Amino acid sequence: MIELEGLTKRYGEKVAVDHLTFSVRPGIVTGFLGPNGAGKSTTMRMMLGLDRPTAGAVRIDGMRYDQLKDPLKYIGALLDAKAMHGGRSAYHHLLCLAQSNGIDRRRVHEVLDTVGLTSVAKKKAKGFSLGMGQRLGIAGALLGDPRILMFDEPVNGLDPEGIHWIRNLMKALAAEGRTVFVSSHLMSEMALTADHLVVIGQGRLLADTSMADFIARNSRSYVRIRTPQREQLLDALHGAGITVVEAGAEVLEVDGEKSEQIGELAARHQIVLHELSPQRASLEEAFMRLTAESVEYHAHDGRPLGGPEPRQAWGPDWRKA
Ligand SMILES: Nc1ncnc2c1ncn2[C@@H]1O[C@H](COP(=O)(O)OP(=O)(O)OP(=O)(O)O)[C@@H](O)[C@H]1O
Repeated sequence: MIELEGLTKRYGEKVAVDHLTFSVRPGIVTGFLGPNGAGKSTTMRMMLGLDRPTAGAVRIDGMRYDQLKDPLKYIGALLDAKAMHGGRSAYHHLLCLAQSNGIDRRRVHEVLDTVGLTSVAKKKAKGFSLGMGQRLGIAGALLGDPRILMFDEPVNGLDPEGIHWIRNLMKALAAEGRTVFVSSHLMSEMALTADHLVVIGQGRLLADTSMADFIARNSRSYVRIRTPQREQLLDALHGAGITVVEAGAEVLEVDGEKSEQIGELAARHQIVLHELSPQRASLEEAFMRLTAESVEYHAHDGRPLGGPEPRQAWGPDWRKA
């Protein structure tokens, strides 16, 4: 269990982490989500005692990191896979870590096997691909057989096979009852891995919720419609008491699962439809809506990069709008 209480980090004027309070529970994968610059890495560094908080505290199983005896046996972390001595072989890198942390050298062979690097254990780490480096970093995190694991953007730059492997590994570690905390800036990635979500923006807590809840609240279903007879269709929909949203130059949207009703209505009024498709809003869109206010680096039009189009709602009074 990891507990954060009012955790805050300032760099001069910049508040990188702003009064974060939440807990990371064992037995599940907790996703730590936020746009670039949200403060995820800074938070994780403070959790590991690598940065000193300006205010607040982190407790690892009830203790501060510097109170842990043999910390690698409590908490293992992958922060920056490239931060290792490239001149050493994978085996020696892990052996040094094991020896300086009172860990049996037998574990080195075990973790090399777990991450699938046994056949290249004697090769120098500087010749490793990104994926192999990532696996070696994970081997280091697993070395002390810790109950708590932390991964900062572990799938960044990996090929599909590597991504699949990391997802399964995280789920397996959680299924063993461990606490697994993983950061990402991709909602789609978290949707496949995490059971619980902690979302931050500009250092502040935006959501602390189960993944199932987040999906239930945010995956809006709607119908996308394109027609060359826009005004007739708006009148017909209005007449049937259906609220329409204009989502683009020629695109209309109606909330809910009403495609059959709309198709029949259009047929009755002899309105031509070029598209009538049921849709489900992506979780990525929901995440972007949630963090839109706190995205630090915006695209040229003032919207967050890839952010949702501004939308205009059309109710019964759409003509007066
Ligand atoms: N040593 C530092 N000195 C000054 N500002 C810093 C320092 N470290 C981080 N920051 C700032 O704090 C904020 C949070 O950075 P952090 O790296 O924690 O975000 P992040 O969520 O991990 O982002 P990313 O997804 O891009 O890695 C950023 O605005 C960053 O510029």
